[in-house]
Amino acid sequence: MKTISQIAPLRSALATRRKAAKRIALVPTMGNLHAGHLALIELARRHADFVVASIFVNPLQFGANEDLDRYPRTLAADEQKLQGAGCDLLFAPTVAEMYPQGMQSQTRLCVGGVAQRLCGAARPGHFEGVATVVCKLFNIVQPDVAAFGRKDYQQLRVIETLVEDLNLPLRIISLPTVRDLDGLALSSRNGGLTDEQRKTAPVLWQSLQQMAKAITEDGERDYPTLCASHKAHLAQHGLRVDYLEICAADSLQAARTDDQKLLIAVAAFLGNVRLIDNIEVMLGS
Ligand SMILES: Nc1ncnc2c1ncn2[C@@H]1O[C@H](COP(=O)(O)OP(=O)(O)OP(=O)(O)O)[C@@H](O)[C@H]1O
Ligand SMILES: CC(C)(CO)[C@@H](O)C(=O)[O-]
Ligand code: BAL
Repeated sequence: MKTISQIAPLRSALATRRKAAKRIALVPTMGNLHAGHLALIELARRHADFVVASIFVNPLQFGANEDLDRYPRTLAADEQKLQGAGCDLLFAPTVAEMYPQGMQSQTRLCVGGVAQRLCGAARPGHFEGVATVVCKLFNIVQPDVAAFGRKDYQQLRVIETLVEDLNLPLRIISLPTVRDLDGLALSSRNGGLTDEQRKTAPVLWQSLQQMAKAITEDGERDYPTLCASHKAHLAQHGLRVDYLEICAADSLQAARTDDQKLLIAVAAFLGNVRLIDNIEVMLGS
């Protein structure tokens, strides 16, 4: 597997593949790869002949007091893992290559609706940064298909919306959340947890499962009260909850009691590590 850090040689390498009528898949990441990322590479392989991964810690999607500086950067180990997973090419640009005009004077993409609540409200500017960099990556790589994880469910909806609204000629595919044995969603940020915090963290997934069960099996429809009681439960375990909400899974607006396709989404801090997770709930037949 080759690593390319500049846009011009990447475009030439991909033009050759495209001439040979190869279907190209893109798997965008921020690196520090784990089994969730590698499962995305495998998914991409099933939908394309040539798989490109990208590793870029995008400053535009981080807020001023967030973890941009301490975000783990492990390029050599990531290259080994990608090679082992059958990735064909890695694009790992510098910030200067992606933003030659600097961070202030860039065109930004603003996605409405699905980007407004949850992480959009908790991290102002975050999805503008995600949408902008993902659109740039799509324009640079011009993939036929791009793969994203459902752990970042709202991000997936933002990207699906952007592709539809801007008529981008590619298909978005997605992967269910890959979890550790105790249920914790794999995430690069898990590495920042202390041993004690790591033992506590699965309570997030346990709460989500209990809430889903209350809705599907016990017929609970008082969503605000259900959220409030689980927020209190998480707080008792020392988590600082950013949000815990039940939404309509497509629009990501607050769920009404007659909505059939729901998403329960949570973001919470354990120490200075912010974890997110979600569960999809289908009601009716
Ligand atoms: N556990 C997981 N299961 C499935 N997909 C995942 C998982 N973790 C990350 N992904 C997906 O991998 C892609 C790249 O994500 P990213 O590099 O930010 O990894 P991450 O582990 O989510 O890190 P972070 O701690 O920043 O959330 C995204 O599409 C994301 O949804
Ligand atoms: C999609 C992405 C690579 C854009 O920077 C990032 O938000 C991520 O890793 O989920
Ligand atoms: N995986 C989501 C990217 C972020 O938290 O910035």
